[in-house]
Amino acid sequence: MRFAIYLPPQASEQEKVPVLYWLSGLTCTDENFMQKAGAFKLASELGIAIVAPDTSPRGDEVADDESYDLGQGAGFYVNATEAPWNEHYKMYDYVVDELPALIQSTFPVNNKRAIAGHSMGGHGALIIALRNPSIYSSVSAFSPICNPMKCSWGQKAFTEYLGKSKTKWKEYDASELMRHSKDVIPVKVDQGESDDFLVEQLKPEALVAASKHSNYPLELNIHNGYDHSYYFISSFIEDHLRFHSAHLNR
Ligand SMILES: N[C@@H](CCC(=O)N[C@@H](CS)C(=O)NCC(=O)O)C(=O)O
Repeated sequence: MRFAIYLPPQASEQEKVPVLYWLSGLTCTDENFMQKAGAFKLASELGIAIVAPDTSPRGDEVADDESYDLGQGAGFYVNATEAPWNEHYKMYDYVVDELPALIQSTFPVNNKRAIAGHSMGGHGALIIALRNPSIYSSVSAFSPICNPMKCSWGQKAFTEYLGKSKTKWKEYDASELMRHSKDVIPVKVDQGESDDFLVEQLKPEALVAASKHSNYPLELNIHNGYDHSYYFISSFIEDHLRFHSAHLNR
């Protein structure tokens, strides 16, 4: 597995810094966010490290599919149970356990963690934080897939990776998880209104309904004229960094 890390100038053995994990979307690698988001200037001021994993396992020995929304580049942050995917596709465990253990034993970081992501990675960030509210101080997402059980990207991936049983799917659906969540952490979501994937794939209205059902506090901002691209992310990444910084440094 490849990952990218940004370390702010404050980071040293004397001053260990908190970490924001960033999960990218379909077709991305560990590089997209690092090259396009424009996050480092403010991260250096706030003293936050940023770790961006790849979006799936990779390699000639690793199962793949011709389509862009399944296989390599499309791990969906689940632990696959179905062949051939279950041999390598354990992105949930990788992001929650294996990668943070490696980061903490290798770099001058403390154990404070936040998580954010975009699209498929927004889905990943939300489900990981909602399932582990004691580990993450806050979660944010740009244009997340809010209800993967009810959209074609999610249904295709979950059928392949998890099989047909919807019980397993619910463990990886942010709207299902929020509907039944009791332990609350701060959640911030930004969504562009001119995003071509908004209606068919992203469905923020499902997350809003879940938050109302369980009284889960949700900050959702809809932005007129913004699309699904990294131009949208780079326009609002500073808001997300300040949001996480406020909770990481509590
Ligand atoms: N079919 C589209 C969907 C892929 C897509 O929009 N990917 C988003 C995440 S869902 C992305 O971040 N692409 C990479 C980039 O813009 O750097 C494509 O292949 O371009």
